[in-house]
Amino acid sequence: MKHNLNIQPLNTWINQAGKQPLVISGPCSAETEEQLVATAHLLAQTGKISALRAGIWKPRTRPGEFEGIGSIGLEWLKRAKAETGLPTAVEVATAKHVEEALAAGVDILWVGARSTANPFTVQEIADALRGVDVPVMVKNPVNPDLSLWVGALERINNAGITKLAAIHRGFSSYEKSAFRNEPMWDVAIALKTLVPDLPIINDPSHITGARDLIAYVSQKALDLDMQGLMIESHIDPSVAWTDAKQQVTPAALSDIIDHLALRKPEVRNTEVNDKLHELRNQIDKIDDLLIQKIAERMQIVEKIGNYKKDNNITILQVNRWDEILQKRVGYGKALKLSGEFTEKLLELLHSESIRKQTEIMNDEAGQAKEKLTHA
Ligand SMILES: C=C(O[C@@H]1C=C(C(=O)O)C=C[C@H]1O)C(=O)O
Repeated sequence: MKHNLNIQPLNTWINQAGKQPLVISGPCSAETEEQLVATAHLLAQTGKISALRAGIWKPRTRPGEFEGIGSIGLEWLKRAKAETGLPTAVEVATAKHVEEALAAGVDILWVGARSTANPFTVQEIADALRGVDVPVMVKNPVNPDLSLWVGALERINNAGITKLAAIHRGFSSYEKSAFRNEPMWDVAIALKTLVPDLPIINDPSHITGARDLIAYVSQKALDLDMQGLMIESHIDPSVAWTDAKQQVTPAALSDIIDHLALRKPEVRNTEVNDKLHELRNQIDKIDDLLIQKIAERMQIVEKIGNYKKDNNITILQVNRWDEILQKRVGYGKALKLSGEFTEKLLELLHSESIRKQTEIMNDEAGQAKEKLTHA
């Protein structure tokens, strides 16, 4: 299913000339004029950066932390831009931020993850953008809700902003993991599937929260055909006022970029394309067989459901289900399938089997309710 947004291609609003891939970089927070301008110069000297980012209004989870230097930072950004020629980007969270940033000549605005999660805030920002021709990037909401992300993009787009991109910065989770914010790549893939023309920029700094993982996540983002990277950098990350662990020096950033492998969605080589085509034909045949076999399995489930109904036997049979899980996961492992994958696949089959049998067991009212909950 496709979703239509009125969007201009990325290269109409950000100059990527000679720079592969597209990278936006700069400090998490503008701290002092010297820190920002010096970082900007070092970034510009790498010749690998398309825009300079800096947070000047910082939404912080807990009170008492540094909440951004505020409007004075806009003056520093102006100077950094005048001296380096780099376009500038800041986060905006209120109509006032939008007005001030535009008045200061900021080139690109972005909406942060906490703001995207709040439609009132997004609408306020969208209303402040009406009649303005400025590029806007929308970070994913903190929770993995694709509709909320698309909704925010729609609100900005409906205000007339066509220079639009999404930023994938990962999602909050209660459980501790190697990442600061779980990438949940599937959500970004779903967005790309839904709105193929929308550029997606990955933010490995906020996903990882740790500079050592930035290269790995950046490579994965590019391999998922994302259009660019937003990576935080600081002239001296060890003394950064915010997010010190995830910032890199401009030199380290340059090194990360140099080691990224650039792959294209398509190549023009006929031999390569023929081989891909042949392999995809094999996959198509196997997928057809899989669907056929799943349908056959479901027909047997139906028979079991009817038999259970006639003999008053419960639908769920924990021991049988457990036996299936153990055996098939083991079998899968022997065939080099990960246990986690086989388990997920079986769970999907089992829950559909339970649903089907519930349909068979229940009266019409029950069936209608089941249908509603699965609609
Ligand atoms: C099909 C049955 O009902 C349920 C579904 C199962 C399945 O789809 O394999 C297994 C056990 C039961 O929880 C059954 O009892 O065999």
